[in-house]
Amino acid sequence: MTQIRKNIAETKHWLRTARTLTEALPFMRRYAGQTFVIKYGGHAMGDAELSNIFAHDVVLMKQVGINPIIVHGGGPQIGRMLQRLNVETEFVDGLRVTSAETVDVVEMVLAGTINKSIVSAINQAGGTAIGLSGKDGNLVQARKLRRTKRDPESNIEKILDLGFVGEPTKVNPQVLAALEQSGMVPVIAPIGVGAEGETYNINADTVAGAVAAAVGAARLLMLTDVIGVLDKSGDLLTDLTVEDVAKLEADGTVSGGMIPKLQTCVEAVQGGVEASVILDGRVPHALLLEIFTDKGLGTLVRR
Ligand SMILES: Nc1ncnc2c1ncn2[C@@H]1O[C@H](COP(=O)(O)OP(=O)(O)O)[C@@H](O)[C@H]1O
Ligand SMILES: CC(=O)N[C@@H](CCC(=O)OP(=O)(O)O)C(=O)O
Repeated sequence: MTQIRKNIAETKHWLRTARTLTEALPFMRRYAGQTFVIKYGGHAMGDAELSNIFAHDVVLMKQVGINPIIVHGGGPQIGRMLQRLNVETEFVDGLRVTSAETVDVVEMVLAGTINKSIVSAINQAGGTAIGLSGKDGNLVQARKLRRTKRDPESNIEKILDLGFVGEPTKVNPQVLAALEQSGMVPVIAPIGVGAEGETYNINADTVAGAVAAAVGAARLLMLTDVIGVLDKSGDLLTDLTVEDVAKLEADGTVSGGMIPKLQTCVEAVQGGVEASVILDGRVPHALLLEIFTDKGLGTLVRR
């Protein structure tokens, strides 16, 4: 809590000082023409003021010549809708087991309400956003996720059936290139389309990583609800290599949702993305602070 208060205070100060533009200008020049994929989720998405600030920051990025692509989540919102509809939901290894009934609700919430509210916020902030799901223009082609788990008692590898949970097989960057050329900001819901046209529910971090690799993004920025990756004493780790990440996983420093998040970061940099960053979406203007300051904000992962 102390660290986030400190970060918020520093951001407010940074935005008010005369050195803001002097510090930001070299970064604006450096990143002009480059693509930044932003995974948008967590608290940053649920809070009206933070959502508004996020939309303005995206528009500013676009205005200075960066090409932002947004991939959004919405797990908590899906959960609330399923509850209203009295549909039970269960997670295995952080992934929602998705029945045929559930996938309809997932698509409705992600590609409907959430996607359109982000599009609307960016347009209100002065940009031109276009909402897409992975079905539009065959953007995210997918297949049923193949996952196995070793049963600790019998030591037998079991196939997990998570229903309509998908994994990306191919991302079609043409759609995104066309939007970039027209000055538009793509906002992508993490829904994939199967070979038979079936709908897949895909973890939003996974889609963001796949999109970042497919477009050769300069950065994959993952907004979340922690200040970044913490070491065993709870201090922020600002820079990590792929080897460092493997060590942190092996010695148990990272656990839970941070494991797949870091895996996505690693896969993105191994897939050609220059660097992935996990940063605190609760900090107003987290994007600007990360992109346009020497210090950055969260944890940067590089090859
Ligand atoms: N070493 C670590 N540093 C930071 N967070 C960690 C670490 N190990 C585990 N975590 C957990 O990972 C969570 C982030 O993953 P997740 O909740 O899946 O994020 P999101 O919902 O934004 O996708 C943190 O809230 C924290 O509880
Ligand atoms: C398969 C799977 O679990 N899909 C996620 C998709 C949304 C998501 O990833 O949202 P967050 O980024 O907010 O967690 C789900 O159904 O919740």
